[in-house]
Amino acid sequence: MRRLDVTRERKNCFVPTSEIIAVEETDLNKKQHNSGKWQKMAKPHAFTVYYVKKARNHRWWCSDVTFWCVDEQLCNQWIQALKELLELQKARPKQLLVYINPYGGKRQGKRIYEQKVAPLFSLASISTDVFITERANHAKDNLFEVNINKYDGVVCVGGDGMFSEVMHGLIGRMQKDSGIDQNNPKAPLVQCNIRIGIIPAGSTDCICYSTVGISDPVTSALHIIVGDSQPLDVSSVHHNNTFLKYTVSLLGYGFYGDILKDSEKKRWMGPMRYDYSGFKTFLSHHCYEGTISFQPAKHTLGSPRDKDSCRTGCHICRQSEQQLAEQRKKCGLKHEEDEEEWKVIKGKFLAINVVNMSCACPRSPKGLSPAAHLADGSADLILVRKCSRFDFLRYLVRHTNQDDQFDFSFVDVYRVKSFQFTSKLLEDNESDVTDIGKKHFGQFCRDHPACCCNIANSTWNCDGETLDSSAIEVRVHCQLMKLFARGIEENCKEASRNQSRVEQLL
Ligand SMILES: CCCCCCCCCCCCC/C=C/[C@@H](O)[C@H](COP(=O)(O)O)NC(=O)CCCCCCCCCCCCCCC
Ligand SMILES: Nc1ncnc2c1ncn2[C@@H]1O[C@H](COP(=O)(O)OP(=O)(O)O)[C@@H](O)[C@H]1O
Ligand SMILES: [Ca+2]
Repeated sequence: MRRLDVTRERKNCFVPTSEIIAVEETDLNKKQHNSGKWQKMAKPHAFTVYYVKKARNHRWWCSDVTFWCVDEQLCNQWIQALKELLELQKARPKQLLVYINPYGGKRQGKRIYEQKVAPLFSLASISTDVFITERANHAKDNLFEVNINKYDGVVCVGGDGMFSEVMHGLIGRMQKDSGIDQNNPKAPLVQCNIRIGIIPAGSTDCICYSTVGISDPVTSALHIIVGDSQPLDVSSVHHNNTFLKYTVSLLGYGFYGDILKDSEKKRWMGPMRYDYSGFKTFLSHHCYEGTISFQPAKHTLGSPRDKDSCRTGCHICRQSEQQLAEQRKKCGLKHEEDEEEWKVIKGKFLAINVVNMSCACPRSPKGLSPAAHLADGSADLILVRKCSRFDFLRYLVRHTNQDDQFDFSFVDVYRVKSFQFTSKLLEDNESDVTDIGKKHFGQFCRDHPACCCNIANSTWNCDGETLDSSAIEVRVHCQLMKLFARGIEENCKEASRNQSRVEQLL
């Protein structure tokens, strides 16, 4: 950490209170005061302000500046005044419940938490109850038992799968406590006000990356400490009036479902398993036939082809928040009966992706749908129809560069508020065909009659967990939960440049 000797270098440091992490009396035995006039001073006093320093690419780190003073009383007054200012930051958590998955990603969760995160929480006077999981669903089950009201937030250390577990625990607990039946796909779910913080230690970490702009444990810990809040849409997935799962990032059938299914057998490979299974799945080039029905999201202003992405303070998400508040005033918790039209598409698909957020991650910095919004009450439905391997590769490569991945004749994208899918196999067996799917027939697959469609079903990849049901019903719940994040900040480079300029000028 850098020490800024303010007076000696005739520099001041400008730090907004909201970005101060802690203020502490400086231990002069540890700090050297061998500079300038402080050296001559018999008994100097000092206090240190720890604050958020914004670096490039949305990275935050903890910096500090020490203020030296001749007068002990004056020094204490400063410490007192600054601590009082920090007390006014009411959104900051004081007590957190932490779940660590020791086996996520490269199996570094415990080390990451102990070495990088715990010291920051302790510096910020945050008390924690830490729980290291011993099996899958341990955290979820535990969340149904703990005295949740004791905590200002829940932190999960792991990947998207671990986040999903904690989210299921919290949302499930909330519905149970309010007597809401999760099996009813039309049930209006109760919002979850306890924020979740994600310390990335998984394989993809897409939820963290898409909501913070980087997968970095220190940056995420600092967003938790300053008490950031980012609402998040959550989609519920049902089959035949049975609740299956919630999803916030990717719900994918075909390509991403097959990758996940194959990669589960290769967990020992760590995050590399996705590249291995990705390559294998790419070569197998399976497509799947089925019927998709969806209700377009007419309430939101944006479109998936927008050039602008969702950023901190996004006006489109704010507008959805206002609509949600008005709707609540009008109907209470009751859902507005929605008779809006359903669109139906039948075809053969290499991938069917429903994404609630951009799904940006280190592998694909702009994600599967770069203009998707975190909290607008809609999801983007991406349909990749049967095409050649070469075309599919061209499509995949565009996830890694600046070119438009929707600008292909075999790719369609829609912004939706609900969605249903039934595989051809299931339709043929005449079980569980969605009535809507039966009634309307919109577009048909444009591919050639000679077909190499896989006769078996694919699996759904639901935030990194497999779902075996090939007939599902999905509904977006606007801003059902909140994260300790603020979305991706605009002009991040500019912000950090300005901050250091201020430091130099004053
Ligand atoms: C030619 C290179 C193409 C690269 C294409 C990269 C697209 C990446 C999009 C990633 C979207 C991720 C959505 C998030 C999913 C996660 O929720 C979920 C769970 O995460 P967790 O393990 O942390 O718990 N992760 C996943 O399902 C993993 C998705 C796998 C993405 C890797 C895809 C690699 C594809 C490689 C194709 C290679 C073709 C090469 C041909 C010569
Ligand atoms: N102690 C544990 N042992 C085995 N599995 C666990 C444990 N704790 C959590 N899990 C499960 O591991 C899965 C993957 O975890 P995650 O942290 O997302 O890692 P990754 O990103 O590598 O997939 C999650 O579905 C979670 O339920
Ligand atoms: Ca959304």
